[in-house]
Amino acid sequence: MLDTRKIEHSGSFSYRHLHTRAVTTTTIMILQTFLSFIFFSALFPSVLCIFLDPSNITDAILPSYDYIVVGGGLAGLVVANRLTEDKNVTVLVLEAGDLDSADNAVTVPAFVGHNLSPAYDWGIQMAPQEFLSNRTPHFPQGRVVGGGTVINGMVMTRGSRVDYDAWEELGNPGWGWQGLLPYLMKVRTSVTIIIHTHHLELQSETFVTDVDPEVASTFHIQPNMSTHGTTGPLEVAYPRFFYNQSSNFLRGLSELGIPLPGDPNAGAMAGGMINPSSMTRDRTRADSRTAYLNGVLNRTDLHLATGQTVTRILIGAGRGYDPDFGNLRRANGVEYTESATAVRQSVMCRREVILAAGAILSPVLLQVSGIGPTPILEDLNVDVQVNLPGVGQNLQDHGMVGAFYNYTAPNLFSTRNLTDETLSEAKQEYFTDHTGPWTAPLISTVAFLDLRSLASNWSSMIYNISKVPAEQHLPPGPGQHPSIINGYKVQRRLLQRLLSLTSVGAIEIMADTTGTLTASLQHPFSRGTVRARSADIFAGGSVDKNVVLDPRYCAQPEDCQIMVASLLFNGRLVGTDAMKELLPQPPAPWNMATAGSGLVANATKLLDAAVRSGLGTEFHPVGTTSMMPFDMGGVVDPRLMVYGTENLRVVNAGIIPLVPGAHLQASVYAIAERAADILKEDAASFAQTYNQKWQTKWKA
Ligand SMILES: Cc1cc2nc3c(=O)[nH]c(=O)nc-3n(C[C@H](O)[C@H](O)[C@H](O)COP(=O)(O)OP(=O)(O)OC[C@H]3O[C@@H](n4cnc5c(N)ncnc54)[C@H](O)[C@@H]3O)c2cc1C
Repeated sequence: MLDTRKIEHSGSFSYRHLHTRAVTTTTIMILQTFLSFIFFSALFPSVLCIFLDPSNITDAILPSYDYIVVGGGLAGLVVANRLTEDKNVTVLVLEAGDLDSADNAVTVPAFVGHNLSPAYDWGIQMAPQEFLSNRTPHFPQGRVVGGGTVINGMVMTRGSRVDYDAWEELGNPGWGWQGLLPYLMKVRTSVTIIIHTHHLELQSETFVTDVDPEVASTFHIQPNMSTHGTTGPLEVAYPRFFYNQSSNFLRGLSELGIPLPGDPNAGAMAGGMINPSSMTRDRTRADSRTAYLNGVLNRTDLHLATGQTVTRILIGAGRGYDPDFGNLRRANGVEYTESATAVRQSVMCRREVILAAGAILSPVLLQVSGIGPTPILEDLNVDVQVNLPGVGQNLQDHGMVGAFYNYTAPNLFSTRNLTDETLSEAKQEYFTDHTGPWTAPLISTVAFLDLRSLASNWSSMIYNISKVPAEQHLPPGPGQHPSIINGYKVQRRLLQRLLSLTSVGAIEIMADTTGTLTASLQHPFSRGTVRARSADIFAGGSVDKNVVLDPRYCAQPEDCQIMVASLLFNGRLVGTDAMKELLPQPPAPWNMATAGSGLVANATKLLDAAVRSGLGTEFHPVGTTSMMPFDMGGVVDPRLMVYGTENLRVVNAGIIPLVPGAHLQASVYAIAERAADILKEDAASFAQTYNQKWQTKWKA
């Protein structure tokens, strides 16, 4: 059925791509796709429609699909797109959120971090954080078609080569840097360098439409194109405006001996840099909806049902047998509903269910469906389908603290100046030429600092960790299962090795234009948990109320120590000649780090308190359905199949066994691209085996 409300959204999609841009090849392609979609939809309204009408979902949805994808976020849309490249495959995506409105708050890079719409967020609060004065900070997670990519900060960074090699060492052949690089490249269309010279006055900017070698050299932008793709759906670009503060930041780092590599995304994410962003060549947000959905609206075998929350995976007896798990379980389909009070419906799958509901809600869904640690399943009073101790364990996140150094230099042009006439000019320039300050996301200047650069006692700091038994700082209950401890021991050794390397960031510093230098911990030792509160994920009226999310930041005390070391580094940084040009006037407690060596002892104590009272999420949860061997607490195997099942896979950030020192989206796009290839390969080999079986039978 044709859903006119959704088509209106598609109309705003056309605004987003056509109204605000010069007509480029890409937009012509999109326009053609869009028009053919309208044309076909008009001819065959009940068949050729990708969007299922939420008000008439029972009629719109087919009784069964080859694949059901739970969650139309980053990974879900990539997989759905790639699977339906095969015209013989039907795919249903069930997404709890709606399509985004495509208004400026979503699309314009300068609006990142402003007006984060509650409509696109699950509204999850953390459980009281034991090591952070029992605070319960908010934990934003995308609830919209495109998931986190529609609300994220657009920073596009890959982990270091050794980060991915560590995944391979955790029992996942082929998931190291070499194996993943083709997929990291596959998603990237272009690292576009179209830079204009920057001035303090907006009016005097000079635009160039090609690489400006001088500016590229000032900001150390030298992408290594042998590691970047040029034909994938997702566009990646640099802003077309740089604030002068970026230069101060980079020069300040240089004074302190921090390298400024031309392209940290080529395998060594360490040093100071202008980071590329997930944005189109017209400098609008590039997300998984625009990159992987909008171009395939004419596919008849791809159905997207928005506003539908999956409440359970329907598990039954499988056909296969595994020596470790006995008779395998099978995902027959899923149960879903429009709201807490609406009727629960079900839809069946012929081949596989792909769980792409993100790192927080995927383990919750597994648990309410009977897959997880037996003690939790018994507590929830659900039948145990597969006892998997790792479901909801091994939660890792980059904890983040915003520290403010308050640049007071007169005539400094910052985002604060984007008001009144200047704002109008910036807006007009953006919509006319796709240049100017509105092309600059909140964060485009960052540094990934290795531990050696942060702390002279780096070695004792990380090696002291091995002096206590691994289980001491792991969560109680299911977190103490021998397999979880076993897996953590290996991770801890890997982390110690990673943190001893200068090519790996222990901390990321994100610089804004007004004086905030946000620090976030890149390789935490602490491990948290996530679990369902009740077997009904709508218990209490909404899903967020049924999620017990406990990241346990700083459960391992060294994590907080590294954060404090990074704030002391910030103090040194703002004391460099380059940064002093900005006249930083930090308020307490951030001024403690800059007040001189005599105060360092006290500063450490005060900064530790500041970390504990200010630390929140950098929005990078992973690990809760880890890809690791079963006896190390793993939940999925290297082909992303849930242990003990024959057709249930997890494809999202939750499968990452060890969080890389980088923002996550580049890694998750690569994971999803690779997952799609795995699914296609397995479908082909299944078809071949099936054919062979019947041919043999027939010949016999
Ligand atoms: C505020 C914020 C800022 C970020 N900034 C950056 C950044 O600057 N750079 C970067 O690299 N990364 C960033 N990230 C992280 C990045 O966006 C995520 O890592 C990425 O989106 C994870 O992809 P995913 O597929 O695992 O999950 P998601 O993209 O979150 O997708 C999961 C989808 O599943 C849906 N879903 C969940 N449960 C159900 C259910 N029961 N039924 C139906 N649907 C369901 C959700 O609504 C969602 O759409 C940020 C994330 C956030 C939240």
